[in-house]
Amino acid sequence: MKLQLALDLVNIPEGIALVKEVEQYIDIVEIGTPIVINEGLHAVKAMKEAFPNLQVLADLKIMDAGGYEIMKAAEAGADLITVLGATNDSTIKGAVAEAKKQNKQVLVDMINVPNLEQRAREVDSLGVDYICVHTGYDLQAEGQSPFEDLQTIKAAVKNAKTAVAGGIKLETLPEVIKAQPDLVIVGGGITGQADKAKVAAEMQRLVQQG
Ligand SMILES: O=C([C@H](O)CO)[C@H](O)[C@H](O)COP(=O)(O)O
Repeated sequence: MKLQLALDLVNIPEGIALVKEVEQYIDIVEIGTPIVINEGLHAVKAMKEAFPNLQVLADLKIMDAGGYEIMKAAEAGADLITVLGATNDSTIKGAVAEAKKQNKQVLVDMINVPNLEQRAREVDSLGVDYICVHTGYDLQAEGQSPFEDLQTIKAAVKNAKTAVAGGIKLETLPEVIKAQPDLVIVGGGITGQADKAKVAAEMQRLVQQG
C-alpha cells in the first residue's frame, strides 16, 4: 500500500517547501487540479526536478483528448496522470495507449460516477493502472466520504489497483486501510496540520503496516 500527498491549495514554491517536510514519508506527490489551473504543467516539471526520487502525479482529470493530454503531462515529467471515469471509453483507451507508449500510468478518478460498480468493471477492462474512488471538496462539505465506495470497487475491480481520496485524516485512516486499497491519497489531512512531518510519519507507519 502506497501513500500519496495531494497538493492543492499552494503555489509551486509553497508546494516544494511542503514536500521537503514530508518527503521521506510519502511515495507519490500529486500536483492537484487547482495548481495545474493556476500554474500549468510547469508545476509538474518543477516538482519532478526538485524531487527526482518521488513519483509525481498530475491531477489533470482528463475528460477528452486523452492521448494528447497524457503526452503533454508525460513531457512535463509526470509519472501518473488522472483521467475521469465519467468520460467515454475512447478517451480512456487513448489515454492508456499513450501512457503505455511513454511508460507512464493512468489513474482513473471515479468522482461523481453514479453507476459506480458497473462503470468500475467497464473501466477495469480498459487496461488502466488505478481506479480511484473520490469524494471531492464540495461533497465532503456536505458530509460525504469515499469509504463505502471503496468497498464497492474492491469487490468489482479485478485487474487495476485501487485507490481512495477525499478528506482522509489520521483518525479515519485505519478504517480506510481495513478495505486494503493499493493507494491512499491524502491532501488536507497532512497539509492542514501544524506538524505535517509527524502526521505523515504516522500515516506512513499505518499504511506500511497495512
Ligand atoms: O483531487 C482533489 C480535489 O478534487 C481537488 O482537486 C484532492 O486532491 C483530493 O480530494 C485529496 O485532497 P483531500 O480531500 O484534502 O484529502
